[in-house]
Amino acid sequence: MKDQAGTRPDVSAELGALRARIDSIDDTLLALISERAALAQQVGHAKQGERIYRPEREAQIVRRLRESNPGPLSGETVERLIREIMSACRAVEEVTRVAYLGPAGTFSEQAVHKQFGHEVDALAEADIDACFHAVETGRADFAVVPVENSTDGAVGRTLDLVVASPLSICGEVMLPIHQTLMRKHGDLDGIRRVYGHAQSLAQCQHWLSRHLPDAERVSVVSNSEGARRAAAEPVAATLGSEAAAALYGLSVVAARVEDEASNTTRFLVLGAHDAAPSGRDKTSLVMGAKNQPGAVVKLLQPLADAGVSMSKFESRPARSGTWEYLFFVVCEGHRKDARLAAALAEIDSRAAFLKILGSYPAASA
Ligand SMILES: O=C(O)C(=O)C[C@]1(C(=O)O)C=C[C@@H](O)C=C1
Repeated sequence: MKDQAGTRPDVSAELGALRARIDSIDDTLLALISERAALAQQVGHAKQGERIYRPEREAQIVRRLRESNPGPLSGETVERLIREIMSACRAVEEVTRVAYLGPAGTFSEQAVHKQFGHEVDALAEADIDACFHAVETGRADFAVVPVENSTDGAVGRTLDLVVASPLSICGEVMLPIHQTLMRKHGDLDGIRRVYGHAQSLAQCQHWLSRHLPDAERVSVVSNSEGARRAAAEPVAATLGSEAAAALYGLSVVAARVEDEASNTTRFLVLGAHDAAPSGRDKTSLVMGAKNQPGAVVKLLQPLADAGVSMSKFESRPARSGTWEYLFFVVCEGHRKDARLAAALAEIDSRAAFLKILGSYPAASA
């Protein structure tokens, strides 16, 4: 015999018992989360006007819980949950305002929520320059901007701005990027135009050549702008995040159309200060070499001598118009670590120009 919901009585008794235990756990969870929020509020008062957002403390909490995670939830899920709880606790202290490359529905917006959770004022800006400007003028507390993609390389505008800006890097966010092809109605048939941000188009070029060889590719300022246009043009489709499909009333034609399955974008979090040491940090710097043979090697030698690993080395024109270059380096460690501090002092004495862009917690793998 089955009950009204079509469940056998013994199954429904077992379900009822399990759900009663889940209810009781939810009560305990809510009581504990409320207690945690009240403690965060006290921490906020104890800080007496000091900065509320502490990226190093949040990174330590995330790492500790990922390490002690008993399962069955994945490490990523545990991180997402605890970051959301910290977001809510932080908001009882003060709501954090975060500028990002808008409009809504961009991967940058996803990066904001991955780092800061959803209890933030996420401010959509027109371009990367405006994100920097928002923090520099005090309209936002932080900016989240893309700096490099694993398929398509560096975001030059971010690198240029970070050299001149008084802001410091206080965090990094690694976001797996899955591109979705979407349009108003229909499948691949009849698509004559594909919109997308230049980076998105570049990340999907082989897929597009294979599946839509005759469609025109049109680069737009953001994937959300592409979604807005595709919503109005029956023969057009756009690349972008799956979130944009729901936001702009489009249907998904094909998911995960990026050429590299591990396609990831690294974002920087910029604020008025960098972060205190968290135990597993990175330091970003930019330097200019004197125009002499072997100058770049001499600049990097102190890092090698100190046994400091470098995770990134990127050169970029110094924009002086004279074939001079700036070298961007990301190395392991915090600028306050004795070994790295000594190496940086040595580089400073050798370089034509050195700027430490900030030390910050390394993102989880
Ligand atoms: O420990 C602090 O300084 C807090 O404000 C608490 C807390 C948290 O929820 O754990 C919240 C915000 C900070 O960014 C770091 C941690």
